[in-house]
Amino acid sequence: MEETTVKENNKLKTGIFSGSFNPVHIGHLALANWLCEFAGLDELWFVITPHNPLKKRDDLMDDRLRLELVEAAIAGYPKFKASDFEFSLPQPTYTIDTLRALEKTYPDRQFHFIMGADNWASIKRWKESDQLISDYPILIYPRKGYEIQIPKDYLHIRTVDAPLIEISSTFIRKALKEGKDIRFFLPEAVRSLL
Ligand SMILES: Nc1ncnc2c1ncn2[C@@H]1O[C@H](COP(=O)(O)OP(=O)(O)OP(=O)(O)O)[C@@H](O)[C@H]1O
Ligand SMILES: O=C(O)c1ccc[n+]([C@@H]2O[C@H](COP(=O)([O-])O)[C@@H](O)[C@H]2O)c1
Repeated sequence: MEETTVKENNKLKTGIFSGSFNPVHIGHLALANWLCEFAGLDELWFVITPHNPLKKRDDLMDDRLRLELVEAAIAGYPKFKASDFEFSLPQPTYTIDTLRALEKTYPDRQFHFIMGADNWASIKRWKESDQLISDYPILIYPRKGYEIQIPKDYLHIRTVDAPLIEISSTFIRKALKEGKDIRFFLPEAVRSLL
C-alpha cells in the first residue's frame, strides 16, 4: 500500500492482525510495527482468536492470558491495540464474520485484513472466501516458501514487502518447555508473565 495521508471517506485505516498469539513474539510485533510505519496504516489491532477454525486447541493458553500478553507486549506504542472482539462472537470465529461485526461496531474505520502468504495460499478453505476477497482490502506479506499470486482485477488486495523474522509461537513454546533462554525472542514484559 502506498503511504498516504488522504483517508478514503475520512476513515481511519485500521489493520486487523488476527491469530492465536500463543504467545505473541517479536516476529508478530516487528511485522505489525513495520505495517504501521511503512505501509500506510493509521493503526493496527491484534485480534486474539479464541479458536482458529483450522487449528487444534492443543497447547492453547487461556484466552485472557493471551490477551494480557499482547497488552504487555505493545504497551506504550500508540498505534497498536489488543482486542478481545472475537471473545464474544460465536465460536469458532470466522474472519468474514469478525470483519462484518467490526464494521458494524466501528463505522469510523476502514478495516484492512493482514494475511501471510501461507494463509493466502489456502484462502479457498476459508468461510465465504470469495466474499472476503471481494469485500475487504487485504494486505499480504511474504512467508518463506510461499509465492503470492493475486488475480489482476483485485486492486484492493496488495502485497507488502515487509521484512520478516521467521519464527513461530510453536518454536517459542517448545523452547520454553525445554528450558532454553530465549530472552531476545520475546519482549521482557511477555516473558515475565509466562
Ligand atoms: N514470524 C512471523 N512473522 C510475521 N507474522 C507471523 C509470524 N508467525 C506467525 N505470523 C502470523 O501472525 C498471525 C498470528 O499468528 P499465530 O500465533 O496464529 O501463528 P504462529 O506464530 O505461526 O503460531 P503457531 O506456531 O502456534 O501456529 C498469523 O496471521 C500468522 O500467519
Ligand atoms: O475464516 C476462516 O475460515 C479462517 C480460516 C483459518 C484461519 N482464520 C483466521 O486467520 C487468522 C490467522 O490464522 P493462523 O492459522 O495463521 O493463526 C486467525 O484469526 C484465524 O481465526 C480464519
